Amino acid sequence: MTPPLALDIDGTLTRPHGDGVDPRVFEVLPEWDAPVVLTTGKAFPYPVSLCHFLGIPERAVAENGGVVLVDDQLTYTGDRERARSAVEEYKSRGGALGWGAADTVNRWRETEVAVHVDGDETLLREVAADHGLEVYDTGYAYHVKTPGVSKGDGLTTAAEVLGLDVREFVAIGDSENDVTTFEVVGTSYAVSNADERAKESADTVLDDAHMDGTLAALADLEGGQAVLDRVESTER
Ligand SMILES: O=C(O)COP(=O)(O)O
Ligand SMILES: [Mg+2]
Repeated sequence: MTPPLALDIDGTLTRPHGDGVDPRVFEVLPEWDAPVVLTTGKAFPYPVSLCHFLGIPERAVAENGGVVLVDDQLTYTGDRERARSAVEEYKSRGGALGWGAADTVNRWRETEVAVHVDGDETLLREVAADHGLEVYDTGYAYHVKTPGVSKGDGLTTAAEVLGLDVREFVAIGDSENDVTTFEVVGTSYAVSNADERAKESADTVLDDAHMDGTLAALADLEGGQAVLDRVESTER
């Protein structure tokens, strides 16, 4: 049986240098013969939009597990107000969010706050700790979030809604926010560009980076090579 997938976005489905989704995502994911859940630190609308434009069911664990949407069932966890007040203090002490006036990174974020990687990490961590919050460093942003909220718990909720055992999932990811996903699934892969925490907790560290690594992992899975062959033959 082709396994269901839990796929991180940034660093895993993207092109190198953080410049957008790899176009092969649009060929392969709509053809996958099992549920695909996007498990991301990005704000809720981003994975929903990606599902929408991929033409696949809207299945997302967003905001590091703060929001889960699967087959029209929506679950929220996390204390957004606490994250907001921590970030207000961070700003009042000279820290910057770093996203510009429109701040599309946080504008629709519902359960946590993200700060640009150029932000003052030391100050942010200090303020977050004072507010009883934790900080994830994904390599793409610092996420100020409620302790205990995790992609792994979010995926467990998603699996329950789908009527699946979370251990049936295969996860692919690249950073510390994927560790909890790797802990709950049956099989996990870190792409070669992954950080040390992700690499340590993955069952397999791939030789290839970004989408090249992800495709290599998919080719390894039952039914995966068949999907990749099918996509390639349609292209010809
Ligand atoms: O939003 C981020 O910082 C990273 O997003 P990701 O979890 O999809 O890699
Ligand atoms: Mg990532």
